[in-house]
Amino acid sequence: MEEVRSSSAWVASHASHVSIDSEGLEKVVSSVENSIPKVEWNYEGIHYFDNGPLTIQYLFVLDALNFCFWPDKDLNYDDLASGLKAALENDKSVFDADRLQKYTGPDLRQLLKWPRPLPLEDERVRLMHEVGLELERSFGGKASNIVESCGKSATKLVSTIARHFPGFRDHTVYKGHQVFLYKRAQIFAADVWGAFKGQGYGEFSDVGSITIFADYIVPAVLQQLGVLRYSSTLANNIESNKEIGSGTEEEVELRACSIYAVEKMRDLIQKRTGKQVLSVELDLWLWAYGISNPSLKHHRTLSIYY
Ligand SMILES: Nc1nc2c(c(CN[C@H]3C=C[C@H](O)[C@@H]3O)cn2[C@@H]2O[C@H](COP(=O)(O)O)[C@@H](O)[C@H]2O)c(=O)[nH]1
Repeated sequence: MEEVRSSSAWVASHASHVSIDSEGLEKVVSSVENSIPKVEWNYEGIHYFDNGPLTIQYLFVLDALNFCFWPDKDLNYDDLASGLKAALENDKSVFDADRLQKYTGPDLRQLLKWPRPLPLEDERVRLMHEVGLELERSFGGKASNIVESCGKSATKLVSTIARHFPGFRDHTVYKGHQVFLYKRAQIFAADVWGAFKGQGYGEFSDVGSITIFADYIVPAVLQQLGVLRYSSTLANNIESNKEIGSGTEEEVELRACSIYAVEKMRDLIQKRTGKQVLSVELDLWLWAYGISNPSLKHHRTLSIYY
């Protein structure tokens, strides 16, 4: 994802509220360069997997809805992944393209066995409809056909998804420049790769081109590790749970600087050890670390992208 990498680098070099601490970054790299903590995809055991196309349908619906859990303090990504898994195990047609177009908010709640309205529930429902409609219109109803049409290229998969599904078009304008972040589209490619262990549907010749997935957990981890530094105003706003508007300089910098910082970490590891590390692997390590520290304060932005 060259456009993600280069536009994030542009933001990092023009940032006003977030900076990358090279010494902090070097320290973190020194502590992990000889053995990057390996985190297995689905280490939590919460995802559906049957080694076939239904797994891809599940992952696509999952990543269409993989955003904004924090406004409900009890809701986590796990609830979504395991709720959708249970729904699919109970009824194999639950994510058929025609059915996706008909769900209502209460239906989705019932699917997930969630007792109250979900955060941004109307947006989640709208995105399910969008996915169902476009899958039916262009891909014979099956997300596996999107993957098959991409000739084992993760880059092509991300751009195909962004082209067909407006809800995955995670880009913005920062200081007059278009910035591409593509969190959910890239995480879908990484989920397919992880679930199928790089084989079959999960075989991508260019998995190294995917960047990290700029959500609200990874920036908080990078800041705690001393890789990112925030201006005092931004630090106070995050500390006091003040909402940070989507598309504000602060929000774009938090996400783009995280992507850029991990790319720098990856370059440094390669330079020092000669080893090629994938951003996907670094992401899973950082994310799992963040999730295991519930006291970690993260930025709060209402967004359908992450
Ligand atoms: N960077 C990054 N962000 C990720 C994930 C995942 C899950 N990936 C699965 C794939 C394989 C593993 O086994 C994981 O289970 C979710 N998120 C984001 O986190 C936030 C949820 O936080 P909380 O509210 O505490 O549940 C929310 O923005 C969500 O979109 C990831 O991998 N990387």
